[in-house]
Amino acid sequence: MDVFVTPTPKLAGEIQALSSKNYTTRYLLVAALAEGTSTIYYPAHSEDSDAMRRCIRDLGAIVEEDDEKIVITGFGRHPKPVDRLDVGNAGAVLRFLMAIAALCPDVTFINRYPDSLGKRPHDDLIDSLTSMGVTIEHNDGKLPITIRGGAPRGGKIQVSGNISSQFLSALLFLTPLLEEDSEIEVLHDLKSKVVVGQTLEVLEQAGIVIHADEDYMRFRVPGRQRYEAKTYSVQGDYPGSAAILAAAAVTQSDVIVHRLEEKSKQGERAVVDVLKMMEVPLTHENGDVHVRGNGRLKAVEFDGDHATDAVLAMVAAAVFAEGTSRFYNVENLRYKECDRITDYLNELRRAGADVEERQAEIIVHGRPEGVEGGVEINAHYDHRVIMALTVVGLRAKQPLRIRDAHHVAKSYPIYFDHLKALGANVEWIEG
Ligand SMILES: O=C(O)C1=C[C@@H](OP(=O)(O)O)[C@@H](O)[C@H](O)C1
Ligand SMILES: C=C(OP(=O)(O)O)C(=O)O
Repeated sequence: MDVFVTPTPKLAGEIQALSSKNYTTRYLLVAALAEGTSTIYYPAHSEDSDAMRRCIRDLGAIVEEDDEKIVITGFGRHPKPVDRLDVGNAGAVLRFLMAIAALCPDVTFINRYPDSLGKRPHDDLIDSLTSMGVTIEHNDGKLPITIRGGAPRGGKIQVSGNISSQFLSALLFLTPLLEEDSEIEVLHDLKSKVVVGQTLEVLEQAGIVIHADEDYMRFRVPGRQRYEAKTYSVQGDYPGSAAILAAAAVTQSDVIVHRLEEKSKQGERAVVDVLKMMEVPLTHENGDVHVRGNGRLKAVEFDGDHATDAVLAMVAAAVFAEGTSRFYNVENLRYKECDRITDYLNELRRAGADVEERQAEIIVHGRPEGVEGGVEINAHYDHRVIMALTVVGLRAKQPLRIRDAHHVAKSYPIYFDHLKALGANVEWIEG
């Protein structure tokens, strides 16, 4: 399905932020790793969270749900042996479960998205798990991947943090269950460091003890721990909401997004500060972000690694700012659903934006007068490209047609419903 985005000068109304994808996948996992029955209130419903739900069920968790909660009876440290797992296009789900699959005799992760997740590298996690005594077959570090585990060893473990924090998070979920104590050392730089804070927060809630150095480069993990069955409540999602806030920022707007905790550990909450730096009129109080956009924005410089999943939305806002914006330290955007630097900027240019790429930077020469539009956009299987290009389309001179926009469902299936509720002129059309 494609989406047709017709320029819309005004947005107004209130929406509830959808639930956080990253917390939902983590709570589902720790509930599955516990031996009793856990309850997760307000879980996200998206392709990625569904992928985690499907896989933990395949691995032996009992999953029951109604409109507001999921109740999970876990398998503890004994997942059911399965032959294959289908994680869809979900990177975090794949990486976390590659570690947990080390407790299984023989699991193959299939390759259902050869042009997206199928292109992403997992070598760093493969190396760490191999050093722990796990045998892994893989396609040059990529899917399909077969894990022959059984009894992985703890002890001294090294993992590179250069490409993705998900490799480290994966090891943090696995190592508490091992016989030995572990010491995890992160090699090179640790990208998306803030997301590791979310992993540690959830592990602590699940009763797991981890001793982390302040810079998250070294961890001591006691072995033989048990995940406790608990009740969790999922907070609102900043990465998805970032696109809604960017849409409000580039239009004449009066938009409130509820359920965005000021004290959240999600790095993408920085979108609020970045929009403020861009002089977008907004307030953030009691979990409500209220944007009263006037269409005027100032350029900004920002270290995007603090808010990796909101960078594309911020860049879309910067397309209409006065002056040149720079988003730096964003090289690992190249290893996501698509190359979020080259592929994304190609689509922005096609829409009429003036953008430049460096290996680890996105530079945007703002066009407050608007961009031309009137073209078709390739979604590159990437929900965040779809959301960000929609923001651009709202302020283009001619409509944009976004091909295969249904991939937005990876994280935010109701994105276009939310935009429509705010008055945006967006329509699904057969592709
Ligand atoms: O741990 C997680 O749930 C995630 C970590 C981040 O990835 P990287 O660590 O690869 O940057 C983020 O982009 C992704 O959406 C979710
Ligand atoms: C990169 C993302 O997710 P993942 O790495 O889990 O596929 C994302 O949600 O933007």
